[in-house]
Amino acid sequence: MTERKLMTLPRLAQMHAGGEKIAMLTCYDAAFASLLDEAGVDMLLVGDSLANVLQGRGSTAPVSLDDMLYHTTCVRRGVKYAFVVADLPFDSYHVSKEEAWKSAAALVKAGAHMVKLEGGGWTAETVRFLSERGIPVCVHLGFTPQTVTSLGGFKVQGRDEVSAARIRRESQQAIEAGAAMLLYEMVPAALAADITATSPVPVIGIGAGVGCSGQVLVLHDMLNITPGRKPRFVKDFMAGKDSVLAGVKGYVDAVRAGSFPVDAVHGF
Ligand SMILES: Nc1nc(=O)c2c([nH]1)NC[C@@H]1CN(c3ccc(C(=O)N[C@@H](CCC(=O)O)C(=O)O)cc3)CN21
Ligand SMILES: CC(C)C(=O)C(=O)O
Ligand SMILES: [Mg+2]
Repeated sequence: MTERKLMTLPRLAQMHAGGEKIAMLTCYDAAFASLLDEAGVDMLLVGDSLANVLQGRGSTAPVSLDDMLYHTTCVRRGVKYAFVVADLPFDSYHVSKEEAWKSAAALVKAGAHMVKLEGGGWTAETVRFLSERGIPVCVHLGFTPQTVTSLGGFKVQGRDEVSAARIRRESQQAIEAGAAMLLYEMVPAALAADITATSPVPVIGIGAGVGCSGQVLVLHDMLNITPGRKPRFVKDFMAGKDSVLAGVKGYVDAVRAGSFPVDAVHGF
């Protein structure tokens, strides 16, 4: 048994290049951070989905930078090995690249190893500004929950040729600007697999098929404690398990084995 080391960007890039799947889950506090770390989750996302699962809201837009800082601090205290990514919330990176730097640097000071922002095209300049100054950035493309209203609802992105070409173009722009990671939400599996195959950086998917470099789910969804109807890409990993640790380990094993997601069941 080799000693487990702190997860790093080069290691994540190596996993992507070697076809070793990356397991990621959202996390918002120290107790779960420690449990997910023990279960072998490679990356924890302090997601602005805390709006939905912690705050009982219907949208991620009202989440504040202070909310994100508080939860990032809590998560980082519970982590020994995992790579911590924090979402830049709505209205914390839009007005200028300088504003984005201030928000991102605050998240780094709170313990984030990387920040994630939503959208392509206009964000490239911001991605370059942060990356060149030493903050690793993940670019979230496809369905972007912060701008659900502009997208006309909770919809798959990249279905038609024009929309697919846009995702390809915006991925390329993000990579050229220095993005260290991409995340696709609700993108057709074939499109995500095709881009991932030639991407120089890892591509994490949620509702984007098994062909991505890795997977992420909202923790409360995979533990089946989110009330109401769940998105198609969710699977209940507590089914048949008698502990949270066993459920999370089941997720890690399934992602690593490529047995989750099943495109015909969880994909678009
Ligand atoms: N609990 C939770 N889970 C999430 O995955 C999640 C959040 N919250 N909050 C932020 C965003 C919002 N997300 C969502 C929310 C709803 C759908 C949804 O209703 N999807 C439907 C329709 C898709 C379609 O066919 O166009 C689905 O069946 O998946 C998808 C993603 C993903 N993120
Ligand atoms: C759904 C994932 C990718 C996310 O951004 C979040 O949890 O906030
Ligand atoms: Mg988010």
